[in-house]
Amino acid sequence: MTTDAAARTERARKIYGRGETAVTALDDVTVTFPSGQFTAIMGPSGSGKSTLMHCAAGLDPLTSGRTYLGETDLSTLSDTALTKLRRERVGFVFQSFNLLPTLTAAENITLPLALAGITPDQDWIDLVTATVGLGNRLGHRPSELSGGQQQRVAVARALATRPDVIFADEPTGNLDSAAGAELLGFLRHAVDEFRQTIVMVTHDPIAAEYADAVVRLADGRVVEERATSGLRS
Ligand SMILES: Nc1ncnc2c1ncn2[C@@H]1O[C@H](COP(=O)(O)OP(=O)(O)OP(=O)(O)O)[C@@H](O)[C@H]1O
Repeated sequence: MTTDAAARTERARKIYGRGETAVTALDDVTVTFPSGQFTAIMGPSGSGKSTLMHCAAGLDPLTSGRTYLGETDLSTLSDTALTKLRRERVGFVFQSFNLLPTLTAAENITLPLALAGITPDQDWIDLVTATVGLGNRLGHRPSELSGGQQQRVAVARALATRPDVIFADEPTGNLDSAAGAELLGFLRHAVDEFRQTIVMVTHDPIAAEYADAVVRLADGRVVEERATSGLRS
């Protein structure tokens, strides 16, 4: 396992608003997300988890400090370059699945490649699709799939471009515990078998046990960083 940083922040500060209503969502956060590892970000509501994820993924700029994807300092990039970087080098999984309703599961999986103008590596697409176990559901639209199946499509979609990092925001938040455990098993598998780097925001201590490390935030600061068991199902 390499320990290069797939992504990292340096003294990251994020302030929303100004004056008396200003909120410091990130307060001097320096954290590393090692390559090929599964990191969980935990902490109470309002502690800055989503803000950290959004800033590290290049969705939202910092007020001060730096955030890097590999060697790329995101603060130096234009909006166009950031969009390109997100399409080519970052994968996303959201709590609410965010699949396109008019596309089939298979079309949703290859959409990021189409958007990035990348020719699909069919062997890779077949492998990630087989891994998430959708079988004959691939020709179905999201409304014809269970929540667990939809989120598995979202994971396959995130893996399609072989991104440097997948950021997952409460990916099991809308799933029952069985579907949630299955999904976490897939994320774990992607790290173990494909050396995928994953950063997952979660409230759930059981979900965090699937990760290799936990970064805990409180009031916009890192209050704990610890290794976990990396639970394998
Ligand atoms: N767009 C925004 N404008 C103003 N304040 C914001 C904005 N986004 C977040 N905040 C504030 O920043 C702080 C951190 O929010 P954030 O969403 O990052 O926390 P979180 O730990 O992800 O919370 P939750 O677990 O409830 O999703 C909170 O006080 C929140 O109210």
